[in-house]
Amino acid sequence: MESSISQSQALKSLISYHKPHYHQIMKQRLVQRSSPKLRKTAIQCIYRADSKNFTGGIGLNRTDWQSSCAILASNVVSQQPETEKTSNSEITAVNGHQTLDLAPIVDQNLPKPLSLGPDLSAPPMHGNQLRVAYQGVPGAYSEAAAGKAYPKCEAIPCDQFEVAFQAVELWIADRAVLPVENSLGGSIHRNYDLLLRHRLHIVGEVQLPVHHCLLVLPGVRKEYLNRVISHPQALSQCELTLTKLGLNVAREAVDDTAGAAEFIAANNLRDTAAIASARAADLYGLQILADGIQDDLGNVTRFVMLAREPIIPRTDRPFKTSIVFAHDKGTSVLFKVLSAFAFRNISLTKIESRPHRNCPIRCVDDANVGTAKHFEYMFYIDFEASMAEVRAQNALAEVQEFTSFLRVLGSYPMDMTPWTPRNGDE
Ligand SMILES: O=C(O)C(=O)C[C@]1(C(=O)O)C=C[C@@H](O)C=C1
Repeated sequence: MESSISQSQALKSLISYHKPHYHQIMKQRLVQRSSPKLRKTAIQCIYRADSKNFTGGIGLNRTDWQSSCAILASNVVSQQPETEKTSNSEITAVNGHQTLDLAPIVDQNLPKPLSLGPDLSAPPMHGNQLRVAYQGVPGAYSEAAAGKAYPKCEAIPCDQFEVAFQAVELWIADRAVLPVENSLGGSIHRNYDLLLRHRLHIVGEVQLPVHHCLLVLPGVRKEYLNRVISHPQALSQCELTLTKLGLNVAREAVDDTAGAAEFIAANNLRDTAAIASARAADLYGLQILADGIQDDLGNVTRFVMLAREPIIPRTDRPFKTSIVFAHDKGTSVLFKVLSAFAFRNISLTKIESRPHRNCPIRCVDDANVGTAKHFEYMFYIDFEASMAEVRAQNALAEVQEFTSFLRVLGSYPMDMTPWTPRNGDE
């Protein structure tokens, strides 16, 4: 890959990008994942950055961060010659992180046997605990979704969805959790685009009941407020209730719900309320001014879990399959695709179209010759069948005939847990 920055600059950028408070683990992973020469640079950078509290030294922006990830990703699986290996003690001595364990680096380079573990997907690569990257800070609903999908996981906060994807691609995390749809707000479109841009596989889904609270600093009353801040989805999920509460004040969108709560606490804002979870209130020392402010009591967000490798589809429990396809000619393709499922009695649970004119996709023909193609729209479909079922395989074979581009995003167990209202929700 062509790039104007070197691998050691890439490391510097990555390390300084991560805030020390939430990203200690990520920094350690970067050290572990890089080659011995780069590792030395990483250690020096972490040491310098930690001691300067990340304010000085290495300037960087998102573009640097993106290129850094790409460069380091290409370095991730490279083999290390025996003679070049750096000892644990050297790292611990310079960096001061006693828990740094380099043993998994060696393991990660070896092929792993396929496994049918409890979640039917590949086991964690960093010891026993699965690391799950999510967008937001602790107390975000995405963190709760990670906990629901993988109860004993270590949830890793990331400040952008893009970072959560890259954390998995760089082997810093084992899974990423991504909200894709809400029962009130509808599809989270940007995340569909991300699924297409990255090469991760959907390995599971969870439906999370979302119970919003209005959070303020202790002692603040409704009359003091002139602003409500939250994630745009959360703001839209509570719009009617806020109006009913007489809060006709400014709404401001921020990156995540818990981040809004943290912002109020950190800046001692007595004129601002956040829409976030009760857990966020606990974590950031805020008071719940109103509880259950979502416009509908059955407010549920659907999250998908992403991994580097797909899982083995099965037929002994209900599975869902997600696909994306496009066609460059003709208008009847959607009708034909839908009929391929209808004829086989396969139910669709989702259909979504996204404009895609400006972004070409590389398609390969039978001879593996690739051409860039522009498609007007990409279509996303979820259907209720496993890729292990013959009817699903036949339906997809037919879809492939009608379309110029088809990708299976994943075939994964459906979340069948019935929704139980919280006390007082009825
Ligand atoms: O901000 C959060 O807490 C999130 O986890 C994100 C998110 C979303 O993107 O929809 C998740 C669930 C809720 O629907 C509101 C916000």
